Amino acid sequence: MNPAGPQATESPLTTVTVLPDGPVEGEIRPPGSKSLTNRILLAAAGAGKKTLLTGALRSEDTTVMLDSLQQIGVIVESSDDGRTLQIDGSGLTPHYGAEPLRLYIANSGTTVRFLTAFLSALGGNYVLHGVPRMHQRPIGELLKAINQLIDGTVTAESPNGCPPVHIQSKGWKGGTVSVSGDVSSQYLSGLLLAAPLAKESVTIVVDGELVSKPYVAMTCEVLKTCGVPTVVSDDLARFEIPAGSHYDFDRYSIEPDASAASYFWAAAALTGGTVQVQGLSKDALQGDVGFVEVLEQMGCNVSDDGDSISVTGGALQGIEVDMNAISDTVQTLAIVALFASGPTTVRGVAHNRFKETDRIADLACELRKLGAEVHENEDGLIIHPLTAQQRQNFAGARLATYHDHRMAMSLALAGLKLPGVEIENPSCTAKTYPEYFADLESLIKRPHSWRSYSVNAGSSA
Ligand SMILES: O=C(O)C1=C[C@@H](OP(=O)(O)O)[C@@H](O)[C@H](O)C1
Ligand SMILES: C=C(OP(=O)(O)O)C(=O)O
Repeated sequence: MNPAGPQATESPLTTVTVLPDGPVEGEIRPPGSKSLTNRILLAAAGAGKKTLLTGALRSEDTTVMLDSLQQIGVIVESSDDGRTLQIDGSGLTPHYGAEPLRLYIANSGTTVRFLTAFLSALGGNYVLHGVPRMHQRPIGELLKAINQLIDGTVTAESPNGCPPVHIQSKGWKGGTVSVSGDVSSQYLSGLLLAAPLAKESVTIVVDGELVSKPYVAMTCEVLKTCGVPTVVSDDLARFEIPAGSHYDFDRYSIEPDASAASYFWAAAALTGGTVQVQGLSKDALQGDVGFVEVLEQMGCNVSDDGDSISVTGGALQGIEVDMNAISDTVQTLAIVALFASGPTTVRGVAHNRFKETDRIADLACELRKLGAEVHENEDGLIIHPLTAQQRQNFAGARLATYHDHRMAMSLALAGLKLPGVEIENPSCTAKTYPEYFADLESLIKRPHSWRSYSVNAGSSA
């Protein structure tokens, strides 16, 4: 163990081109779940003692969470690969300085929403700020909810109701609060994760529709496993965290990231190969394992042996699918849809417009650069597959990634089918998966293959 953990490695790549190379075959274990890592880090900070986390994700999104916690007294020791962390929450200390403590949260939605709730419940003065896109991502409804519970105030710096966020708090009193969940489930998860720090019991009622439900179920499971008794209604509309609750656990083993796994399953689907993703089953805490059911509906073969899920590609047909619960996999599906027979309609993902980028409009724009006919709806897209002639005449395309890791990871898969798909700024995968291209290459590179990716160091991304 060492206190610093792994050093961030600067990728020299400005573009990457994945080249067609026949069926993708092999086994892979993606890094730890971003969603679980950031939840467990908060729980460990709140536990007030030493806890051991294994299988953690070390990436930009978890580093900004870790760095923030360290600035309020949490001590972190890391294995060299960053995947085993010892977290000592005994030094957790609210910051009550004359000047607020400024915490940088990059473009991590989980970090800004969970920390805003957690720090306001802990007490102190803070400013949470990030990259320009983070300052366009909504948080106003969470602030409104926190202001019903807090002894103090939380405010957005600008009238758009987005970060930077200012917190001035003497902690949460507790009580009953309503929160809207139609833009992001992270508001509700943030309130739930912070509730054990409140002086009195906290009751949370969801106002209207709730998107991304499996993430809320995940939060409830984390609370339970980490010692916090929570009463949850079956429809995930009402939650009660009793007074006197506190985090209490010794160790936690984090599942591999299921959203990251979607790219490897899609690689098998696209190429007619078989990819086994280790460490996940359909019983995983992450709803995104449900992506394999979407692939199954399209014609793939899926098998779950309890500790791994394998996908084998077959003849792909287009489908109609509501992806509200698994919205981080829409971009992955979009690439598969280009090579199916018949159009694919994705519905229920209006919330995808508020993520790292507008994942409906910007996705449609990049798919069109590949030649696809795409119809954009308010809450999704209709994607028409490429015709045989379009594929034959394809002369290459350079695709933008909008600083969105999932844009880079998914669009690159088109290169498995079409020669000359260039991906700009591939190092944006560092948000959740710094080693993505190396891992993808390990699956597609076979002894007699030609290059699986090329580096154009001189181009401007
Ligand atoms: O709670 C979480 O860990 C997450 C919830 C989802 O966000 P929304 O609830 O905003 O859809 C998801 O897109 C994000 O990557 C992680
Ligand atoms: C939407 C995502 O992240 P976040 O909201 O946590 O920034 C994501 O990882 O796809």
